Amino acid sequence: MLMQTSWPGLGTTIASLMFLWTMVRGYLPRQLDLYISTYTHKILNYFYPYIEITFQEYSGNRFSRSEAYTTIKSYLSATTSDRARKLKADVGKDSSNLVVTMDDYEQVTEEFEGVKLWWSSNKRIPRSQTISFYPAQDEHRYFTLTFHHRDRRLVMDSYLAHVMEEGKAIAVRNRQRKLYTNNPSQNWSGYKKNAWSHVVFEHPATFEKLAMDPEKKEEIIDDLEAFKNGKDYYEKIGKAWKRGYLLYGPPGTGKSTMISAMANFLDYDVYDLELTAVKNNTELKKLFIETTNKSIIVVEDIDCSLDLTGKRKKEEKPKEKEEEEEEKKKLLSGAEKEEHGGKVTLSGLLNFIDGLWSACGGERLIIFTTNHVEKLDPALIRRGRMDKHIELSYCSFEGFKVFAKNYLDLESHPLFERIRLMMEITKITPADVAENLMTKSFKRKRNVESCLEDLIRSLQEAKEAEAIQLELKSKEELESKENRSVEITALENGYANGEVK
Ligand SMILES: Nc1ncnc2c1ncn2[C@@H]1O[C@H](COP(=O)(O)OP(=O)(O)OP(=O)(O)O)[C@@H](O)[C@H]1O
Ligand SMILES: [Mg+2]
Repeated sequence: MLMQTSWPGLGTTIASLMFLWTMVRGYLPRQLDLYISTYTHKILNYFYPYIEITFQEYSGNRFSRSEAYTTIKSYLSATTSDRARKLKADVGKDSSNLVVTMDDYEQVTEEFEGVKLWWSSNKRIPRSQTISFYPAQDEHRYFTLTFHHRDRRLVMDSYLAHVMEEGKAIAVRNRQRKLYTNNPSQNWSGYKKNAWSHVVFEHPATFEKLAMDPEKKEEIIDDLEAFKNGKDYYEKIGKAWKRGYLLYGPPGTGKSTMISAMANFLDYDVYDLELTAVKNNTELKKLFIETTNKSIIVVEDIDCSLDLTGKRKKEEKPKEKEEEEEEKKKLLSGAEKEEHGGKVTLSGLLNFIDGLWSACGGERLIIFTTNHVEKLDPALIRRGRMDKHIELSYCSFEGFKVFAKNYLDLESHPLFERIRLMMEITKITPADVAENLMTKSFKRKRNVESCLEDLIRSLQEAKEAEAIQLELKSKEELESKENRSVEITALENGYANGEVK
C-alpha cells in the first residue's frame, strides 16, 4: 500500500529533479556534463520508470522552426495558462486579446484520459566566450514531455495526435497576421537567423472597396478561392502548392492595395521581399526557406529591384580595371567569392520561384508588381511561373461607382452621366479619383456636388494635358517627317547633279 502511494510521488520528485538538472546542466562545463549524464542515466534507469520526449525549436540542420514546437507552444498556451506560475504574455489576434504562454524553466502537470503527464519548457545556452549586452541569439529552446512508461502506447497513439490537432486549432484562433520584411544579412547571425522582421498586419483593404471592373474582380476572387481550397488538386496533378501573380499597370492604379486585399481575403501573412537588400542567390534561398505557409511573398517594382531584363548586363569598364578585378577575385576564398561576385541573378530568382527549393512548404502566393511589364524578361513571367497576369489600369466608370459608394455613399447622381462620358475619353488613375473624393469630403466636409464637380475639373485638366501631349507628339512626328523629306530632296538633287553616285 505504502509502495503504491509513494511511487508516483517519487516519480514526480524525480521528474522535478530531472527538470532542475536540465536547468543546472546548462551552466556546467561540457566534459563534466557528459560524465555526469552518462552515470546518472545508468543509475536512474534502474528505478526511474519515466520516459521523456523532447521537442526542439530548431532541430538538426533544419533552417526553419520546427512545426511540432510551435504547435505544442500554442497547445500549452491554452491548456496550461491557468496552472503554470511563470508566464509570458503577448498580444494575439487583432491586438485585442493577450496570449499567455509558459515561461522558460516552467513545468506543468496535465491529465489525459486519467493519465498524468508533465510538460516543461527549457532552454540551453551554449557556453560562449564573448560577453554581450544583448540577449543570447543562440539559445536553444525545447519542450520536454515526461510520462510513465506504462502509458507509452496511449501517449504515442492518441495523446500526441490530440496535442497536435488542438495546438493547430488554437494557433489558427490566436493567429495575428504579420507583415514581414527582410533584414540586411549582417543581422542574420546566430542560430535563429533573424532573416525577417515583422509588424502586425492590419490593412483595411478589401475586394469590395477595390475600384475595378466587377467581372475582373470576380475572376480574381474565384482564382484565389480555388487556390486556397486546392490542396488536394495540387497533390493530384503533382505540383507544388503555390501560385504566381504578376500585377502590372501605371503608378496609383491599386497594385499594392490589391495585395493587401488578397492577404485579407485569404487570411495570409505578407512577406515584402526587398531584393536590393539581398546579397546573392544563397541569401535569397535562405529567405525563402524561412517563410511560413499561408503567406504571400511580394516583390514590388521588380523591374527597378534588379537588372532582370535578360542576361546580366556587364558594366562598361576599362580593360585594365577588369583584369585587376579578375586577379582580385582569384585570390578570394569560396565564401568570400560569393559575397563579392554574387548578386541576385535572374536564374536565382527563377529558382526561388519554381526550383526544387520552392516546393518546401506550401500554400504560398508569389506576387511581382511592375509599372513596365514590357521591360521584364519573358522567362520571368511565362505561364507556370507567373500563372496569372493582372493588368490594373486607369479608372473606369465602374471603378468610379465603387469609389462614389464607398467615399460618398452615393449610388447615382445626375452628374454621373457626364463623368461616364469624360472617363471614356480621359485617363485618370484610381488614386487621383480617390484623392479628389476623399480630401474634399473628409477634410472640408463639402457636399457631394462639389466633390463630383472637382472630379470633373480634374478630368478636364487631364484631358487638356493629354491633348497637349498629343499635339507635341504629332508636332515631333511632323518635324521628323519634314526632316526626312529635306534629306530625300537633297539626295535626289545630288543624284541629278552627279555629286552622289
Ligand atoms: N483600384 C483601386 N481601388 C481603390 N483604391 C485605389 C485603387 N487604386 C489606387 N487606390 C488608392 O490610391 C492609393 C495608391 O494606390 P496603390 O499604392 O495601391 O497604387 P500602386 O499601383 O501600388 O502604385 P505604384 O505603382 O506607385 O506602387 C491607395 O492608397 C488607394 O487608396
Ligand atoms: Mg505600389
